[in-house]
Amino acid sequence: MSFGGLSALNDVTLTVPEHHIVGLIGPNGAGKTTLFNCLTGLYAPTSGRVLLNGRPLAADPAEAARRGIARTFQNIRLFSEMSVIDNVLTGRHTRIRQSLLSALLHGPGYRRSEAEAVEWARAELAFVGLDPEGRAPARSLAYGDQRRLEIARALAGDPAVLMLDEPTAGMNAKETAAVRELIIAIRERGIAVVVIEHDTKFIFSLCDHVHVLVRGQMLVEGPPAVVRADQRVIEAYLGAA
Ligand SMILES: Nc1ncnc2c1ncn2[C@@H]1O[C@H](COP(=O)(O)OP(=O)(O)OP(=O)(O)O)[C@@H](O)[C@H]1O
Repeated sequence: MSFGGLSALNDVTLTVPEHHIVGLIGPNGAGKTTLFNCLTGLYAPTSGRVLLNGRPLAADPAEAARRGIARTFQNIRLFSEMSVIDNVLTGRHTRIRQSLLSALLHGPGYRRSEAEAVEWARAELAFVGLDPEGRAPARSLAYGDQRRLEIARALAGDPAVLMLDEPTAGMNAKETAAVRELIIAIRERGIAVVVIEHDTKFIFSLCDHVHVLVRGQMLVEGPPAVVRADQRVIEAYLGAA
């Protein structure tokens, strides 16, 4: 992926096997978020391809969502004035197919699918540890709960792959531990997870596989124990000293 003359990602390959938790680490500006943007259809890579279950994925975030790629952002992006449950419903609606006529008329098919969507949204809120009724506006939630809400919204689209961009940023140790448990529970549902984090302890203790991106290139990848011990990672990522 190039931006004008800047090569933000160069010859990068990332594979996400089913049921895996894949970690992506690297110094500031390494290209981690750019890679997420390419994988979720937000950016069209300058060259190269994104495949999901072997089929190419177009550079279209709506298609990525429909095909089962969900994500959260580094900075919280909620509809802050909307209720908590309505935020989750926006995630669910990527999966609901209704004719415009049925929606306008509020016909029985529409009402049934809306009722199912609400049930699904409540279940996702409970799953991430929030009040399933979710009547309060999103902005009234504490910071850590807003991050959980973003995860609930992403899960509401019933994804095959969930991509989390710094899910524990700004959290204390207790909140971070809770997110760790949540990610493990998400994997147990059969969803593959890709997670960007600066907290290497978090990544090495959680992930099945870790990729280290440095200046737009994949420096090392492998199981946490191998990556952690790699001299190039220690030097490039943590500093030679
Ligand atoms: N839309 C864009 N236009 C121009 N340059 C961009 C754009 N998006 C990212 N870049 C550049 O690409 C490089 C990689 O940025 P990116 O945000 O992906 O890094 P990162 O590893 O996610 O960093 P951080 O850990 O600080 O979030 C940086 O040099 C950045 O300035």
